[in-house]
Amino acid sequence: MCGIVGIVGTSPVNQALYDGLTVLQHRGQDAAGIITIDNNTFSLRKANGLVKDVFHTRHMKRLQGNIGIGHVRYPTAGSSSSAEAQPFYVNSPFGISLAHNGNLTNAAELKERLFTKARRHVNTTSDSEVLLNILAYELGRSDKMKLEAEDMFAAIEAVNEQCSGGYASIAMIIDHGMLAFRDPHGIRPIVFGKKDTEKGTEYMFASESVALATDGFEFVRDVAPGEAIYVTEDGQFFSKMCADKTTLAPCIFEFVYFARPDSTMDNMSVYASRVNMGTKLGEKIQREWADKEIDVVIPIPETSCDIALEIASVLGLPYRQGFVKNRYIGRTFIMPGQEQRKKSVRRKLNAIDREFVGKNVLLVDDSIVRGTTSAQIVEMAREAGAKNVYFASAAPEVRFPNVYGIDMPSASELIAHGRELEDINRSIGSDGLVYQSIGDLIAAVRIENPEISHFETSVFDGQYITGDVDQDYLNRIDALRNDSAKSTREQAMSASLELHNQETGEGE
Ligand SMILES: O=P(O)(O)OC[C@H]1O[C@H](OP(=O)(O)OP(=O)(O)O)[C@H](O)[C@@H]1O
Ligand SMILES: NC(=O)CC[C@H](N)C(=O)O
Ligand SMILES: [Mg+2]
Repeated sequence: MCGIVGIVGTSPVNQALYDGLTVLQHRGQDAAGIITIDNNTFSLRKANGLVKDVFHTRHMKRLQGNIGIGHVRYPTAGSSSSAEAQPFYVNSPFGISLAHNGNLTNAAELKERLFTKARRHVNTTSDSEVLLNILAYELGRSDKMKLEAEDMFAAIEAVNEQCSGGYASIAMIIDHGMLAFRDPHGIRPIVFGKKDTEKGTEYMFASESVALATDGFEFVRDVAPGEAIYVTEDGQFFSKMCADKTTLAPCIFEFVYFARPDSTMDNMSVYASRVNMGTKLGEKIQREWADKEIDVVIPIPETSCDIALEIASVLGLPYRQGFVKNRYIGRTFIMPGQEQRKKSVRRKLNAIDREFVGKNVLLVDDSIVRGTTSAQIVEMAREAGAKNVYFASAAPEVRFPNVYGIDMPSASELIAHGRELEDINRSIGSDGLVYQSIGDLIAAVRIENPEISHFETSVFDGQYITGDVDQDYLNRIDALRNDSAKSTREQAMSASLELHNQETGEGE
């Protein structure tokens, strides 16, 4: 679930891109990159690491220009090599760079087609570089020296016809401008805003509205599914629907976990949807656990806090922050390997004994995915002296892999896969476990925008909206990307050489 930003400004955009990326850091902690255009030349800095570590003053000084894009990465395809950090760049036609959030489900076929039909070689295993090359190929079909908005939109129509999966993307074309587009199901989020300045109107695109707010841009709206928006270097704005069939089916996991609570996506406040999840789950606990004595409600920081507070209020129980979060440890779920994730839970959360000693505690999390957090937290609650430890998850059982931009490729790594409630309860070691129902989760988010008829909910129900995901595909992805396959590949890669067009290398 990467984070993307793009600004067409009237003055240098480097600092605003940096600031935008820092508030999208929760979407990707592995790599960061910014590319700007000045005097028809790209300047790129990208590397593995957090935003604050990747960009030093010397990089910022060189990222000159009034137009640029940025990316924070959480890999869902390929490897975590810095060669696959984004934005990517191709030199023809014109020079194009691209930042992508999502995951293509047909990247392998597209890569093959690019080679056989267009003699275009993609040197990494990144699906985003494939997306860029498809776009480049389509833009290159015109022999005009200056493309018009219509040419941009024709290229995106062709991209939408060929690409399958989730993609919210921002591209920049030398001597032209910025092109933002969203897949025809609107699986991944992207919004845009504007700012009026003395020199003209500036535009900003971002994965989440919080980035617009941080940079002082007025929120305009979400990019629609299948829509493309083209803003020329001098600030002319064009938009067009570039797909025949579109359905807005945003990923519901954005609301459960990924997005920041202060963001609004597809006219739904993430914060309000989480409060609603708390109301629904609190009511379910009231119905089903009338016989259980609960003394206190304790969230598992950070994402579940708003949900737990509401559950406490529905149940009329005290809410206590019984776990202290180490603010210097990031999100554990998006860390690359299971070993690191496991170690990080203990480093990240620590119990305050007095909130647990002799009490029946209800621990609340937004979701249980691999069970890394819940199993350890239940153990910590017991070590801290809890009498009974009950557990509530604001999302239903996560039973199926995700192929649209969340790195959950392997069903067997999901604690609820093929298991029923009691079995999961035993396995995380709690004295009682309750999950939100899928109906209640959808209702909780939909309250915020009743016009949405569909959400992308594959991790809960195994229904893949793009229609091209069958068991064979899932088996292939599992073999390629399960934790052990990834770690073997990463070890092999650590000793290999990289070939990429990054301008500055290690130690720069
Ligand atoms: O069952 P698991 O595989 O452990 O995944 C689920 C957990 O991971 C996430 O927390 P994370 O630490 O990533 O971030 P947060 O601080 O935003 O809650 C999520 O909020 C759950 O706590
Ligand atoms: N999380 C994402 O959006 C990932 C984007 C892209 N698939 C990558 O792996 O770099
Ligand atoms: Mg969490």
